Amino acid sequence: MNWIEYSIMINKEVEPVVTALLNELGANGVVIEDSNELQKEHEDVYGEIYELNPADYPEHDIRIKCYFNELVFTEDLEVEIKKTISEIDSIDSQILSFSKNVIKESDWENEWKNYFHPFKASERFSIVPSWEEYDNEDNDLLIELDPGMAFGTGDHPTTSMCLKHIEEVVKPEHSVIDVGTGSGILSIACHLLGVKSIKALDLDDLAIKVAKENFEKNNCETDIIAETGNLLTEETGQYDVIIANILAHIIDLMIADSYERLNEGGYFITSGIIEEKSEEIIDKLEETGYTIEKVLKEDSWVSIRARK
Ligand SMILES: C[S@@+](CC[C@H](N)C(=O)[O-])C[C@H]1O[C@@H](n2cnc3c(N)ncnc32)[C@H](O)[C@@H]1O
Repeated sequence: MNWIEYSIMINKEVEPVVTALLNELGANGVVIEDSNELQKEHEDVYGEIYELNPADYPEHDIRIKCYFNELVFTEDLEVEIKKTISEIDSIDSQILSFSKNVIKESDWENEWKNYFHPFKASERFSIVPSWEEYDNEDNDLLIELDPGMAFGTGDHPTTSMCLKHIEEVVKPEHSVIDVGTGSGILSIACHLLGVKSIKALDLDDLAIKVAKENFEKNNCETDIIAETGNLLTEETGQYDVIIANILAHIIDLMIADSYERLNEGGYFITSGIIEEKSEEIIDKLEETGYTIEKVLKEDSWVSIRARK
């Protein structure tokens, strides 16, 4: 099976909205190529400077590449993507453009390797692609990953903000459910902190397959239950920590269930919320009974830690 790589040139301000829309429209992976990245110095976690290939970045503004299974990417879907994105309020129509490319399944793994290097994602966690050698001088907790077609390499702010909450509050005796696990990165982080009871859920079969492969790489496949599931609708267990890095309107749907499924004093760690929606989510969390413990913001994305 092949993949359609759909590239969209946009102005920087609309990146979170466009990413959210593409996820909603069923993109299986989104890569953000920011022309500003080429101006920065890139250092990996053991101090080596690595070069980015200018050919991988646009000369100006932002290029978003998103990936769809070729069977899903119909003409109607393409029309819908174009229409939805061109109707965004602050989109710059002078910059907006679309292009399409077919990627053979066999080339996919190499595509990722161009983008993915070891890096420190938070105070305690470093992410190491499974094909890279790594010398862990800082004694970080290492998450070994091969993201494949699932979201969650740790370099997206929505994921790294979750890692920051996790390292601050998660304790070995907690029971954790990771809703929308994607690559499994957040469940692996909890395992590295000594958590014994972890359940990882995703709506997408492919994400569960990738998550299971990543659990094996991190030697925790027997300690984490990984299954498909839709939010907390089928859940009957009680948890100390519920994590969900999805999108504001989907998180909204699980606020009441999360409160019910949490033990007293438990944490609801949410992310994937664009700034414009954060007040709405905070209000709803408070109305449900939660106390807002910490709010992190990065690149117009918001991550909220609420406590029961
Ligand atoms: C932004 S990714 C997060 C991946 C990873 N947890 C991270 O933090 O990097 C969101 C994930 O939520 C999953 N998802 C979306 N809607 C869902 C739902 N209703 N129930 C369960 N998972 C869902 C998607 O398939 C995707 O893997």
